[in-house]
Amino acid sequence: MQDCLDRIATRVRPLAKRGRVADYIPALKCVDPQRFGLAVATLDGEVHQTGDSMEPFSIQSISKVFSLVLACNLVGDELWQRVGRLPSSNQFNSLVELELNQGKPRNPFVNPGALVIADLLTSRHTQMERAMVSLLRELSGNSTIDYNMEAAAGEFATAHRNKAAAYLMKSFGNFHNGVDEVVGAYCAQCAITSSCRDLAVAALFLADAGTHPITGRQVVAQQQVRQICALMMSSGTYEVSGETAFSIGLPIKSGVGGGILAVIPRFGVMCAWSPPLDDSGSSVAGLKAVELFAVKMNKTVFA
Ligand SMILES: NC(=O)CC[C@H](N)C(=O)O
Repeated sequence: MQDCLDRIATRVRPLAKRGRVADYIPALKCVDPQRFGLAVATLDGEVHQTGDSMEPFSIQSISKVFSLVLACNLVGDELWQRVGRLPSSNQFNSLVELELNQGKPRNPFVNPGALVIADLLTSRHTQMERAMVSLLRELSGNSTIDYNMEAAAGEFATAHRNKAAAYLMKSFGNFHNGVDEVVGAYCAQCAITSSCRDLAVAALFLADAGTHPITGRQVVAQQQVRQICALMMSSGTYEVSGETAFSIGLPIKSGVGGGILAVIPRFGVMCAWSPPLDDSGSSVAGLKAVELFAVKMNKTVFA
């Protein structure tokens, strides 16, 4: 496996040139585009890794998987009255469908969907971003994970579209708390920094029917793993999720920090990091790394 990861790293690193580092969030513009990390955590607790796999990066929308987990635990199926489960052909920060769908976001992974979830969590936690940090610390075993306050503040200052989405949803009655409070917490959850190694280990419960194989904790019910992974497959890479399913065939979540999280059911979790992104906001080299691994190791949910 180590050999396989090293070879994949050598092959995909040059692809980073084809992408562009996100520049709409001030903290992300300064990240070195050459950074590259890969980690595969398997259900027996082993982690295979290469490159900058231990270096913390901004997890951005990968956090939406963990906020969805918290929301599923808190309210269960009630969640689906406020957030849809349909893929979207628009960009992750689009407002178009929100107006057409009376303020109900298409799915939990587009920004409006994640904002409704942040709103729901804000109703139940004094600081939902702390609840997210605690969950990641516990599941990864790394108690130093935290969010970067400067990155959160920088995003908040320019989060005009996210605030607009929140106000629009408020006008339809689908947003209960203060817009600034929730968008602030959302920017903080996106600004959590974590490494490929930590994210791969933290997400292992998704590959093991909801129970985290290292901590032994039942994080979510098996039925919820099925739902979360289905949503990752249909919407985890936004408007190109169909393409991602076609070429990779695994539940995947990307973030504009350049991270890619891929669940390999009954085997483990892979996390890749390379900051330059394609037009839809996913890491170019990261996605290719997951694809090469899935093909080489014959891992897909369809076989
Ligand atoms: N796709 C992403 O990673 C987007 C997250 C980012 N914080 C935003 O709200 O725009």
